[in-house]
Amino acid sequence: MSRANIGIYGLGVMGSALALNLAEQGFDVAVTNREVSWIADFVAEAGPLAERLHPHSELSAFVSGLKTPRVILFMIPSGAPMDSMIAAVTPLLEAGDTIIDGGNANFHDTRRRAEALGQQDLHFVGMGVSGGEKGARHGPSMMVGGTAHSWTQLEPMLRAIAAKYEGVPCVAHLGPDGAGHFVKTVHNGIEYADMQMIAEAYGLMRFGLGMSAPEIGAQFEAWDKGPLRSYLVEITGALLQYEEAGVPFVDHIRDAAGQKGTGRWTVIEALQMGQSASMIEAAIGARSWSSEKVLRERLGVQYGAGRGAVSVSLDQIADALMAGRILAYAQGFRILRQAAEEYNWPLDFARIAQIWRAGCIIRAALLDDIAEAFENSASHGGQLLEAEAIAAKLQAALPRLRAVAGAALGAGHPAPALSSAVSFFDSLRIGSGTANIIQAQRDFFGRHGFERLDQEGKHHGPWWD
Ligand SMILES: NC(=O)C1=CN([C@@H]2O[C@H](COP(=O)(O)OP(=O)(O)OC[C@H]3O[C@@H](n4cnc5c(N)ncnc54)[C@H](OP(=O)(O)O)[C@@H]3O)[C@@H](O)[C@H]2O)C=CC1
Ligand SMILES: O=C(CO)[C@H](O)[C@H](O)COP(=O)(O)O
Repeated sequence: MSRANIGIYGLGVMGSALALNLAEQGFDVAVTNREVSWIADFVAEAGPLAERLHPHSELSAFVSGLKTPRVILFMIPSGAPMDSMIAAVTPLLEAGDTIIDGGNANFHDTRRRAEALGQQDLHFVGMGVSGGEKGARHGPSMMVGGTAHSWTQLEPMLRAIAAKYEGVPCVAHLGPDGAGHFVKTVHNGIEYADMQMIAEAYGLMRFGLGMSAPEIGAQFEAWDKGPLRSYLVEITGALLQYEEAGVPFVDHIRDAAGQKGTGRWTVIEALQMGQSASMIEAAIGARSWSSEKVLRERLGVQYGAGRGAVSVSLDQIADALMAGRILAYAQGFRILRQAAEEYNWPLDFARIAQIWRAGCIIRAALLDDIAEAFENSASHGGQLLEAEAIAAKLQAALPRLRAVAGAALGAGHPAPALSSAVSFFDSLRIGSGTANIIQAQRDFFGRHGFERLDQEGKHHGPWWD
């Protein structure tokens, strides 16, 4: 039997879809899973693709069924399961082999694993995969961090299975060790912010303008044909139009959002690097508060849960979403920029925007402009908000973001992401702000000192004379 090009361990939602995608592209794929009893069913259900799938129930046979140097993709929960699988598989590998973690791993773990395996002449790739099950099956966006050696082996397979944007595969080698997982983490952070803003817009339309769920769905569907075109707007348009027993299906879903950690990591890393991802934090906070449903219900009785009518137009809401989206991307790319410096990663922001244009959850028409802005970054030094075309779009939409966020706050509609977008922008656009007061306070109570505008060096206030 010929040996397989790649092995996939973990035939859950993502692993099985990627295995089928690889098989469809003509690669031989060795497959195995922790629970082995259903591997045979997976292969049997693969139809004509089954001939390219090579099932194994023993880890050692799975490993020896691979061409060398070996490439093994793990699609399992990150954290402890990944560490124990590395421990189990490493003794079976040889110098030059590559282990890939395709899960949503914390990039610190990826750096640690890459370092440890590197000492044994093994290669560890952290690969962010976006697009959910459908993406994995028919074309995901993939963000790869690892050695050049691993990339040489992986590139032909990943280019073949990736989503294509105008014929160009949405996959890139972004840097060493944790670079790919970091970029995926920030991708998810932007995803959180975009989802939250969409939910806030929905809330305003439903409870502030009195529109029905299907009407709002139709509105999102219409917006998906214009500048707001994106996967998240598209699916929101679709899901709002489902009904069950004459009731919008969304009304059957408990309004308590889950989260698995990537959004939170984005914010933690931003803070660690002295940055802030306020819109992403707002989205995480909104999900966390949403999970306190019982408390919310009690407070609703105590304080009232009324949300007033708002007098904003649908066009204003659309522009507010556009401005908010630009600002969420700006925050995401600022974190990437900081991380590139901090970890000495050669992150190519234009390339990142390009590979997010198809296959991934945050794919959006706006990414064309963002990619172009970074391609011509000489004029703005990598600050998205300074790019002319982006600035023009933002300036056009901003008054409406202010109007919508203001109307939401005034009428009691929660809008943490939209309102933090306004504050983020205003904080950055004001050359002379109010941090002099903070500095004076710090010096007053703690003799921390401050810089003066008119003199060099560190100074203290007259309150210490
Ligand atoms: N679903 C999505 O949209 C996306 C998921 N991801 C990431 O991909 C990875 C896989 O996710 P997904 O396919 O959705 O998950 P599933 O729950 O569908 O599958 C999980 C897989 O991991 C295996 N597994 C679980 N625990 C262990 C363990 N301790 N040791 C070995 N194998 C284990 C399971 O084996 P068994 O069958 O025996 O339980 C199964 O094969 C995760 O890291 C996730 O964050 C990334 C992008 C999108
Ligand atoms: O990576 C993904 C999409 O890009 C996964 O779907 C992930 O689970 C989304 O994060 P969360 O579950 O926290 O909403």
